[in-house]
Amino acid sequence: MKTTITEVSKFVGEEVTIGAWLANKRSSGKIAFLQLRDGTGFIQGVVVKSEVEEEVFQKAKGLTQETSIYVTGVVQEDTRSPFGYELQVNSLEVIHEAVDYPITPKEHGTEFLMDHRHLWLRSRRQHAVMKVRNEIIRATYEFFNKEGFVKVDPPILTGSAPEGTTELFATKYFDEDAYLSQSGQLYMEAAAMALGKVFSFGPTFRAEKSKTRRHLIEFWMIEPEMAFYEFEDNLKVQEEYVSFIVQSVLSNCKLELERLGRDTSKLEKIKAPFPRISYDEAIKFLHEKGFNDVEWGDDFGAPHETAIAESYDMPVFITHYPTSLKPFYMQPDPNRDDVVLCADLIAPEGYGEIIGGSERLHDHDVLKQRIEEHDLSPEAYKWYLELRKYGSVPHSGFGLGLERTVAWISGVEHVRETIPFPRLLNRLYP
Ligand SMILES: NC(=O)C[C@H]([NH3+])C(=O)NS(=O)(=O)OC[C@H]1O[C@@H](n2cnc3c(N)ncnc32)[C@H](O)[C@@H]1O
Ligand SMILES: [Mg+2]
Repeated sequence: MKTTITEVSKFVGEEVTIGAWLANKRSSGKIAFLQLRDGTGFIQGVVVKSEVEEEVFQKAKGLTQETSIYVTGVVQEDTRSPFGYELQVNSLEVIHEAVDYPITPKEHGTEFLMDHRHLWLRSRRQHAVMKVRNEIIRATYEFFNKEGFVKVDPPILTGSAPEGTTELFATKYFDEDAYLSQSGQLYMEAAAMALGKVFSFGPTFRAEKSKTRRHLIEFWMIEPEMAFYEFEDNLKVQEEYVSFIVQSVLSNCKLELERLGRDTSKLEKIKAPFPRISYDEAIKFLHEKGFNDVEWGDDFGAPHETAIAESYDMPVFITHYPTSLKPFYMQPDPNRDDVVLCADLIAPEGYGEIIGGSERLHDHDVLKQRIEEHDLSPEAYKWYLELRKYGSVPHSGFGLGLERTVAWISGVEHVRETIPFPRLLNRLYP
């Protein structure tokens, strides 16, 4: 019976065959322990010299790391392993021998591992992070389908720069200039006027010369947009969504979170509603904490966000930033024109901003004025302005950065471990 590692629980006491790779091995004169992986999971194969043909035992002892094999054996329960099962091996067939696999079981430097990302992905830790990423994506679709949102796919090749013109990846579109999408937001606003509640999930690109544990050049973003939703409605969707994905990972990725050594008690308390602090209150808080390097009108750096988040064991919204700090499309506070109806969601444990969102400007003339103030091309934004000419409505939305969210929930330090092939400053390989 051919099966996979995650399916063995159905075959306890039966003989099965699994296609696998040898992740690691230890052996003595009488027994060999094979750490096997097949992409679905990891299992120990035990080869007892006295119970197999001599040729099988010698073959097992001679296996090299990452050699691919078909291994046949009887599934047994194993309470000592977190997985709960092991394979009493009866025979094995080598498919392809791996010679001098570079990522040996010892410690390796980050640059070495990054240069071998196409192989590093095979390790238990990277496997666990990718499974958490997958669960967040799965739960995202579950949440937004459950809430009546429609999946809409904005273009990657665009003529606009919603997040400003300093971090654009320019490309040629035949004889026109185009940019890789920084954010699908503007198109999602058009989609929301057609479909009400929409969400996108796709890659976005920022030519940002930031070399930090939170910044990627190419990252994936979930961008919901909702017609008739105002500022507070928007925050409610965000806190419900983030709570949902955290609880989904806790329920469906227990083994992976254990492999990552994640303290899940910090995740169990993540439930809506989340605390809110205004930018004004945040500035006052930081001054009281002795941060004299930030004044009203300044943006917050990672240390500021971390200091603010440390007062909470939940994600915290920082709201009503100064208009001067934020992109052209944000709705001003009706009571103050020097701040806008926006919020950044800051994750606990120093993971920083995972969401940026706002209510959008829905007055045509004010938006037109903002586009001019930001020196943006009226032609490139003509279509975006037209959304305010024909039945404009209050509307809001946000962008959740997938990799930063995966880093926070899985507890890994750097976003480079949260995307299969990270694009960083000075890294386009592999
Ligand atoms: N539809 C919207 O309203 C989204 C809005 N146009 C937008 O792009 N906001 S954002 O620039 O704060 O980016 C949103 C999130 O996207 C993530 N982000 C933003 N930039 C990065 C980089 N460079 N690397 C990794 N992750 C990044 C981070 O979690 C941010 O909070
Ligand atoms: Mg932001």
